[in-house]
Amino acid sequence: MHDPTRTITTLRSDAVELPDLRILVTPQKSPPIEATLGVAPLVLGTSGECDVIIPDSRVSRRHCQLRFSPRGVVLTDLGSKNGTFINDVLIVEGFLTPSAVASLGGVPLTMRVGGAPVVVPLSTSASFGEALGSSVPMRALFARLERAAATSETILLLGESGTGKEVLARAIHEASPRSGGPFVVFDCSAVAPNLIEAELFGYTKGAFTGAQSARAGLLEEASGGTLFLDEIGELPLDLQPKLLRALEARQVRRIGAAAYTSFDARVIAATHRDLQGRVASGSFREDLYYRLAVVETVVPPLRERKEDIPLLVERFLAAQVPPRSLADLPPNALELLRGHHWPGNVRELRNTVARLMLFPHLAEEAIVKVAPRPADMSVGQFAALPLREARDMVVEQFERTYIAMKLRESGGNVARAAASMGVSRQLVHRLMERYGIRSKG
Ligand SMILES: Nc1ncnc2c1ncn2[C@@H]1O[C@H](COP(=O)(O)OP(=O)(O)OP(=O)(O)O)[C@@H](O)[C@H]1O
Repeated sequence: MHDPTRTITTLRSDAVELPDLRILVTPQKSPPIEATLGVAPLVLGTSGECDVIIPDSRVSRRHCQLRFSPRGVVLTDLGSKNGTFINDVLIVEGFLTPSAVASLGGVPLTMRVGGAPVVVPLSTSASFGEALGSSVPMRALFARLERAAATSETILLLGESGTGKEVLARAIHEASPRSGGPFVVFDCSAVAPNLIEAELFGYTKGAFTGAQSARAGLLEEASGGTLFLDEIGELPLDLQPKLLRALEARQVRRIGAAAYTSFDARVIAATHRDLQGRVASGSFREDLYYRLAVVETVVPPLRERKEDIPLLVERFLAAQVPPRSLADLPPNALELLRGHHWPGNVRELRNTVARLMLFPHLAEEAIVKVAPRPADMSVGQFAALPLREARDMVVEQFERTYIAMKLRESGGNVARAAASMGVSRQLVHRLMERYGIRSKG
């Protein structure tokens, strides 16, 4: 018999048992909101990015977070304006029980334990391919992807930029029966919209000006292997039915061709966008969404799995030249790293670790404040970094300056700047977001 008041989780090496926990939030002027707490934490607030969106002016944008812990359900205030309370006591963090009433700045939140506990399988490993993660949400994700890898099903990876979607897509490919075939990456936001069709579907000789010889598209090129379609949310609306048709019939028609050609690629798609929101607003086709989301997984942001930080930092330190270890970090560095919000997720962590090694005396600046820029560094100074990190730093610096310059040239008009760079507007927006550049237009 399960105890309906029990909110603790039972962790085994290959599974976690979670109580079936329902949350009820009652805003003043809109209907009550119900949500289920699963293996990933729930962020509650008014912002559209929250897991539970509460339309009530007393609630902050990101008000609080609820998560399971082995000892019970933890409610954490996220720096809200009007405070988070458990039984009228203002809290920063506390355990919430089914008999307690929480309040989000005056909006009541209660919790109820439903039916039988839910068993979520966990990977017994803290890695999946190159992807590392010892936290429960990551091990649950690895278990799901390990199972999905064995099939040829389409997989949709959702998650913020830098959470590791591409690393995971590669890991799925490596763990699949297709690992001997090619792994082809296509970023739908990196190519001007009018060129995407030719890239994906190919063309015949003379199909358009400049098509001097026939070329297979990426769907054909990835045959026997995997095609990773990054930023699928940016796929132009007019190409969406074509991709759907190709995925369903397993055939493509090259631009200019009369006949269809068969292909055998597994597709993994990813986006940092709210794809269901795009379906609701009509900018993404529902039928394509369901075709892609046969297996849908959300890669949690790093701030929701800070227990992974030491493992990741250790890996990034070991990749330095010469290899470093946690002992080489400045004394308070791990603590500072754990305290950071990580809007750029694991990518930001990797780059921060590289900066820490270059500027160890500036730990605080490297992590919390604006990081030192390698603008005036000579190539020799980069010798302390592995190629990938050194290259990323230079590219980052270049992209920042280049985009700012292009936006200045276009008077802040993103569409015009994108056209002059030969990339999509979405890519420019994404890079502006990544580097915190604002358009004045
Ligand atoms: N779980 C992980 N383990 C180890 N390294 C990781 C992990 N997740 C991300 N990384 C590192 O962060 C970098 C960025 O990850 P990746 O490109 O896969 O993110 P993404 O979610 O595809 O980002 P974007 O949406 O911006 O394309 C990787 O090159 C890798 O070094």
